[in-house]
Amino acid sequence: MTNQRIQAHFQESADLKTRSAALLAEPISEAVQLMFSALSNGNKILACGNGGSAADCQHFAAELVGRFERERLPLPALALTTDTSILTAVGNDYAFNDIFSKQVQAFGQAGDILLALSTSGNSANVVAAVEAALERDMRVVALTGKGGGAIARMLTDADVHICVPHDRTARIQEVHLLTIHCLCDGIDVALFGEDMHE
Ligand SMILES: O=C(CO)[C@@H](O)[C@H](O)[C@H](O)[C@H](O)COP(=O)(O)O
Ligand SMILES: [Zn+2]
Repeated sequence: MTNQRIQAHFQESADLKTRSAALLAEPISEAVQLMFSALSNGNKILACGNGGSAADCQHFAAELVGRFERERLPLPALALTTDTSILTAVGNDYAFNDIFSKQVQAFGQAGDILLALSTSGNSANVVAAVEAALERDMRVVALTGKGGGAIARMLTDADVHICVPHDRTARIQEVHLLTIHCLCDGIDVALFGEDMHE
């Protein structure tokens, strides 16, 4: 692999991040408000996604339950991607499409938030989780790309859609991770103010 090819990856990622900053600042800020207000009301955040997005869910939950950059109380966020007994039982006995929606039905309550990650917006198990969340009067924060797919068409005005303007899965995921860090920082700022990292 040439250095030129590697540099092209960095360049494309950097360019997309710059372009996304302008487009996504507003929906990211709305997502922070939605999440902070849910957490302040004693509600929680459930997160789901496949592959790299599953890792992102766990990354997000770790930073809420543990910490991001500032010392604070643990916040209730749960990745629906980690319990292999639930995932295999539901996948085996029902369908792979149900692995997240069953958990939303089990753990989700009105006022909770579903953080739904799908670069295509079309993964059937994430789509089913969004449907289950909306049925339970939860709000959805969707991180997508490629126009948002089926998920984009399901969201209401009460939900937040953060759609990365790109068609390449890896690039979209790179912006999703940055977005997750913005969400964590936004929640810290809502708790403590903007003293650090202004
Ligand atoms: O990380 C990557 C590709 O960068 C893969 O593991 C990727 O997440 C998987 O193919 C997912 O199944 C893609 O699903 P989605 O983003 O379209 O919902
Ligand atoms: Zn990946």
